[in-house]
Amino acid sequence: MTISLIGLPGSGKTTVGRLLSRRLRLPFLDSDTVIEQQLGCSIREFFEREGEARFRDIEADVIDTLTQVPEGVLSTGGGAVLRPANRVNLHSRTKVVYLNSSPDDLFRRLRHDKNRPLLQVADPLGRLRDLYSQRHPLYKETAHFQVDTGRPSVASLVNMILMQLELDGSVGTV
Ligand SMILES: Nc1ncnc2c1ncn2[C@@H]1O[C@H](COP(=O)(O)OP(=O)(O)OP(=O)(O)O)[C@@H](O)[C@H]1O
Ligand SMILES: O=C(O)C1=C[C@@H](O)[C@@H](O)[C@H](O)C1
Ligand SMILES: [Mg+2]
Repeated sequence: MTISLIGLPGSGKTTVGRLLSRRLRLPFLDSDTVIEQQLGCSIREFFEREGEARFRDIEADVIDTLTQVPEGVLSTGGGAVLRPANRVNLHSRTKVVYLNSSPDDLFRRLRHDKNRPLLQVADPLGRLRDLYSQRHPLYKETAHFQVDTGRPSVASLVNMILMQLELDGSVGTV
């Protein structure tokens, strides 16, 4: 069984996913990293040069491939739920966990970050609020369960996710 993590930029998909993969002794897959390897440049550069639609086409191919890996932990890009085909592939082929973070928490975490192209705007907090209202329903629709990332540390979040996965039989006792 592959476990996928979805959520807004900065919700912790990469950080939580890496630790979860270690705990489960499963390979760690990060769709943004795979895309950057394929492109040979950063996602930010590609976005600037070719635009978002071209990026989403490549992302859809990568999600299609990675959701067919039989066992792993897959961290997705924040916008992976935008395409209906990605939502179907993620939900039907993997166990999907939504890392639900409030725009204010994310703003605090990402204020100084220059690598998230969607947040390089005059009002990043407003942008995060818009992204949240647009995407929260899509994340909920795609996920099998959600965890709220407000206060817990990364290690506690991983324990909470492991408990859920054990309860529903997706993984054995870790
Ligand atoms: N639960 C948490 N508590 C505090 N800080 C966290 C938590 N989860 C992640 N972080 C920090 O927030 C930042 C963003 O995390 P991360 O890169 O894992 O997010 P992401 O969801 O993969 O983002 P993206 O969609 O842009 O790839 C990192 O600096 C990370 O250390
Ligand atoms: O939220 C988004 O739309 C994105 C998030 C990142 O993970 C990258 O996949 C890319 O920067 C787009
Ligand atoms: Mg990430």
